[in-house]
Amino acid sequence: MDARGKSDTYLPILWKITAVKSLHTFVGLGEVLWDVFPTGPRFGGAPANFCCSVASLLNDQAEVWMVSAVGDDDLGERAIRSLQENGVGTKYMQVAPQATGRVDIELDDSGIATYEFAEDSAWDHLRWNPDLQRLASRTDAVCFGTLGQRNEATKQVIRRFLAGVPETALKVFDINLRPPFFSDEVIEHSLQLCNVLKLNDSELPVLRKQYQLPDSAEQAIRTLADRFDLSCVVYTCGADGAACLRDDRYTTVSSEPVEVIDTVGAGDAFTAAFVAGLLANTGTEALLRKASRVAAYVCSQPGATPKGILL
Ligand SMILES: Nc1ncnc2c1ncn2[C@@H]1O[C@H](COP(=O)(O)OP(=O)(O)O)[C@@H](O)[C@H]1O
Ligand SMILES: O=C(O)C(=O)C[C@H](O)[C@H](O)COP(=O)(O)O
Repeated sequence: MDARGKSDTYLPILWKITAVKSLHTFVGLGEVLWDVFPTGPRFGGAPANFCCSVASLLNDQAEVWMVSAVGDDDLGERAIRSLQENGVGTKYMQVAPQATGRVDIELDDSGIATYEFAEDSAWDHLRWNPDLQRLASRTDAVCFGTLGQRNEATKQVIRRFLAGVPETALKVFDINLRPPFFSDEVIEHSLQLCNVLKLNDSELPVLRKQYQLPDSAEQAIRTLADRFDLSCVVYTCGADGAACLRDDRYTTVSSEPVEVIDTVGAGDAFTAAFVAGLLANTGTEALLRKASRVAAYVCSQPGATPKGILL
């Protein structure tokens, strides 16, 4: 620890992406839910975590909107409040007859989670409307995953939204495989729809099997990028670092050493920082390092959307 104390370890969390010139529009599409830890519920859902982290990092330099649904219940009200407190716009949030989503989380000794999702939740029942078309047409970056597509209604809204974004938009597929809620079809279709892919080291083997990819992670990622015309692939390996294929260059970084409380939301925060940096044209190595610091901070705090990231 240096003379200035431990908190300086996380000074990079103060990082703002100053290169963002105009107000970019970021959208999270899919699940809003409560992560129910043994210690109690915390706000979550991968695209919602993405939104909260982007809003925290970019503050008033971005518009951030969550597109999902909550139930007409207490957890729904609290979810909307959580989004708003994190600086995420809720104008496109819907209310569905089903209960607000939740997932029971168990943590192993390393703070790594296993998930048991409630069936048929409000976020499974998104409905299309003309406001979503207008939002899509001015979106700069949108993040979606596989879980949000487990039910037909929300799957169709996600696909329609992606079809409506500008050519230049970043369509970020954070694959977030949550057994049994994914299929070869959802993976294949999503890979065709996205131009940026985020996956981790337990998800790559699933794609390796589906597409007979080479054993080397770099070669597997290059093969995927070629096959699906991806402009960027982000590959995270927990404590063992992260890599990115961008402009035909494969760059790796190590992870920040950190005392882990739980790793829930670390990947979403990583994706958020990375995508914000991509839109700001930040160089790849700086981008990976900053994303790793943000993700390490999330690991050091309970839950997926800790307050400190707001600094
Ligand atoms: N134990 C850890 N120590 C330090 N950083 C970590 C740790 N676990 C995760 N991270 C950070 O979070 C990022 C995403 O974590 P990872 O587990 O690979 O993805 P996901 O959360 O999507 O499953 C990693 O690349 C790393 O920067
Ligand atoms: O929506 C989901 O898929 C969930 O499991 C809810 C969790 O809040 C995050 O997804 C955690 O995501 P990671 O960043 O991968 O740890």
